[in-house]
Amino acid sequence: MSETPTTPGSRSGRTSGERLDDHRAGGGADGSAGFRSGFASFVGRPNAGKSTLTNALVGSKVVITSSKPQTTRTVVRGIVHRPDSQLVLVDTPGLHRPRTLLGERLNDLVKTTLAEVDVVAVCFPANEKIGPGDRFIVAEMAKVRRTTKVAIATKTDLATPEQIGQHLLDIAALGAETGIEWAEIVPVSAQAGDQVELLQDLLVALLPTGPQLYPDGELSDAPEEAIVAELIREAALEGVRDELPHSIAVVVEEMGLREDRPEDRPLLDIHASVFVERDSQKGIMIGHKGSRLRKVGSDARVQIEALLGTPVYLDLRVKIAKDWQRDPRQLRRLGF
Ligand SMILES: Nc1nc2c(ncn2[C@@H]2O[C@H](COP(=O)(O)OP(=O)(O)OP(=O)(O)O)[C@@H](O)[C@H]2O)c(=O)[nH]1
Repeated sequence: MSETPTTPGSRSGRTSGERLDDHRAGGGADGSAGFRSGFASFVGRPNAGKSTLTNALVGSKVVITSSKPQTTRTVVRGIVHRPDSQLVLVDTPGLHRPRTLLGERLNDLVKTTLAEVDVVAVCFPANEKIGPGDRFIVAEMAKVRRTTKVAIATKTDLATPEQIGQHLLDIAALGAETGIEWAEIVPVSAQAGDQVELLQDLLVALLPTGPQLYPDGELSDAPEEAIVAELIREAALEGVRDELPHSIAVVVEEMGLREDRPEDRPLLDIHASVFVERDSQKGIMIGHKGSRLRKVGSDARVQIEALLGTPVYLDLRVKIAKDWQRDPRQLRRLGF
């Protein structure tokens, strides 16, 4: 919204090219010694529970979650504020073997992020065995030497105590195999809220001493447009199958308070484009007589209104960006 500009640089004094730790100059938020601050990033195979865990730690819905794998594309930070510390969570896209140009860019982004954060935590869902996808990620992590590494067994509510025990042993063995020394191995359930607070304590303890990096109460430094686009994409993903989830990209074209409205009855106009790659996908997205698009619009609107606290008029257009995942020019246009 126009009256609350949100650019990462303006909030923290940091521009995207700088190292994340350049602004650490010792001392606490209020000059007190012992205050800790820093950045942590969750990695893990698609659907490992990274976004859900970020939300549970921050205590608010700041990144989208979805049952479709690989739906996280933008780096959105959630910020945990505590009297003794500030933990900034950098939510990365799932690290995976690149198959398209988009995949390669995402992996580059992930690797750069890993080298810049203080702690990288890899999520292994407790209800699934460790597999080749996990091994690939851990091998990539092992190359990033400086960063402290933590292992998290996620979704423990879906596993028996015996399974969890074996899972923790497997994680320890994988560390030994790859030469990674886990600073912690922590079982959690973000859904049930089990051990989330403990995880917060453990992550904070691994941060260096440093000043508060963001103002009190700020939960995320993603521009509002980016969060709104993610909420629309989340709604658009509902119920779609096969390769279509990966073909959807959302761009907010315009967002602003409507003029001539009484002060106590504001209305936020949002015009957004939903991009797909092919004509057939456009048909699916729109649905019979526009029914599906209307549902996507009203679902997204409810989420956006809840997030921003303002009534919203949402105008959605479906457009085709042919094979955008493989086209560098289109990728740039769509913000990748
Ligand atoms: N039962 C249970 N389900 C969970 C838990 N954490 C996440 N889930 C579910 O697992 C699915 C994937 O969770 P996400 O948080 O979106 O996973 P992600 O790792 O961010 O996924 P990508 O964006 O694909 O990388 C969703 O359906 C979540 O509701 C948990 O602690 N318990």
